[in-house]
Amino acid sequence: MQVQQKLGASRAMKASRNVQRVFAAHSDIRKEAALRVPLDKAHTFNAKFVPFADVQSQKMSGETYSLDDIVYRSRDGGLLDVHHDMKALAQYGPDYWRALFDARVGTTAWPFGSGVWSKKEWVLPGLSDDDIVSMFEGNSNLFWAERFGREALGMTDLWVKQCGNSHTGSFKDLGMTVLVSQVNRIRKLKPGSVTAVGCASTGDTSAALSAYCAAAGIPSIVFLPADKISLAQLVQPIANGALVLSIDTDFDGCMRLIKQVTAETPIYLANSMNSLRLEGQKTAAIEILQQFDWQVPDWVIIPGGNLGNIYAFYKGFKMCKELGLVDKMPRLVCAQAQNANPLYQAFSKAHGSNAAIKESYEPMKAKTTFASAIQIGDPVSIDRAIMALKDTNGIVEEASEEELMDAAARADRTGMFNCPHTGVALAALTKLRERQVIGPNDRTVVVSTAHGLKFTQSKVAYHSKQVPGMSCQFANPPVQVREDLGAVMDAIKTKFKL
Ligand SMILES: Cc1ncc(COP(=O)(O)O)c(C=O)c1O
Ligand SMILES: N[C@@H](CCOP(=O)(O)O)C(=O)O
Repeated sequence: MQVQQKLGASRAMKASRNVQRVFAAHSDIRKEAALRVPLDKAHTFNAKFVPFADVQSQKMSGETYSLDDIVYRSRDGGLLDVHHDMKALAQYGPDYWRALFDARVGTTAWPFGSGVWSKKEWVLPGLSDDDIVSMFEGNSNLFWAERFGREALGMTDLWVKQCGNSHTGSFKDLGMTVLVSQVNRIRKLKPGSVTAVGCASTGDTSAALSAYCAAAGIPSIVFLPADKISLAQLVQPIANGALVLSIDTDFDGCMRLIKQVTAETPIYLANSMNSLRLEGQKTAAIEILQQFDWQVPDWVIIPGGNLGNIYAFYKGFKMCKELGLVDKMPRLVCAQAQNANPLYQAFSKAHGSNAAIKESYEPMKAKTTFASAIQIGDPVSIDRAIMALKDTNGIVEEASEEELMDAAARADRTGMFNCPHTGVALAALTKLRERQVIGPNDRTVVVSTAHGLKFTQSKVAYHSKQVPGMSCQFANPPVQVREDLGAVMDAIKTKFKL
């Protein structure tokens, strides 16, 4: 007990010293770096685009682009990545970064009150605070799924990262604040270079893009697969004043079109193929570590569609490890809907050999799923996802329509009100628990990617037992009663066996 008190006191003193240093440095962290390191050796924080292939091979080819350039692909057609000067960031020790990030949580100081911009030096260090377009996104709660964990899965340490509790109702806000802020800067630096910002979307990217563009006064265009997104998603870009094109195709068709349009016009691409988005999304991983007092969970389960987000989480965890804030990585699980499972199929065919996943991968025609935001058959970030899985000893799991709807409904009964994509992740977790891959006391985080209120149509169908071929075992249909005390009492007595 005494040892614990001493440890606690010394930790508190250290934290308070760090926080004082943090606030002293708040005004200009670069100047402080120059004071600590001889000027000829000092690195300044900076980030640039490099080919993703360079990151994969850990060999820098020298091909780089400024973040002010309008470029989405490397010379050989591969993906790009935002590369940070890690030496510059490492001039500060882990204690410094932990204390800085902790000190900024919940402040109103612009822009650090945002969960994304509270990590600005690790996101877009060169951006002026005046160019930032933020709704103070991030800082989402980590929900202790105590009852669901205990009753449904026999688990003691299950958490849900509520990324859907956000301005537009999904994790996309985290990436969009970064992308739209950078566009804001480019439009000032190079007038006429970006007329509008566009995306293909299954409903969440379009909601976030249109909201951030509306806040900044930048025109936006969204390509949506006709009749494949929820009403709550569709109404957002309409209300935000975007040009909404409802196209008679699926998401993959919309993605092909937006790539062509953005290659030929001054319309800037806002999908996660543009690696700027992932810089914002990675902060959710850093936040999880922060919320666990910089302890690393054993597992993090992420619903996967276009597969940018699993790489973003990987990147956030990896940066924390490389800069010494934590000493290990969690194992990542990508959860896909069975009807849109190209990564799962490749992973299964590879029989546990990470090296063979890419060779086994084939794009597919995604079928309709209640997890409509991940109805994607040809994910842009397949290579990024494979790297994240390989480097974390990761797993891919799938969920059928019945499994995902049942998992979501069962979790709702414990107060979650989650979306079908979170249902996919919960169903994947259920299977991994049944197979004892995840242990009863493993600290596990399920990433909830959207707000349940965006998906009321499918919830209503489930609870009304109107889903053909599904038993809807957790349905709770409303009971119709006459305006009559006897009828009301009968309904209550039946329910509670009075
Ligand atoms: C609600 C929701 N969950 C999960 C995903 C999957 O994210 P990613 O495309 O980055 O794999 C998306 C978008 O694709 C989404 O909108
Ligand atoms: N679920 C996404 C699909 C597009 O993903 P992105 O991350 O590449 O923009 C959506 O909501 O549109």
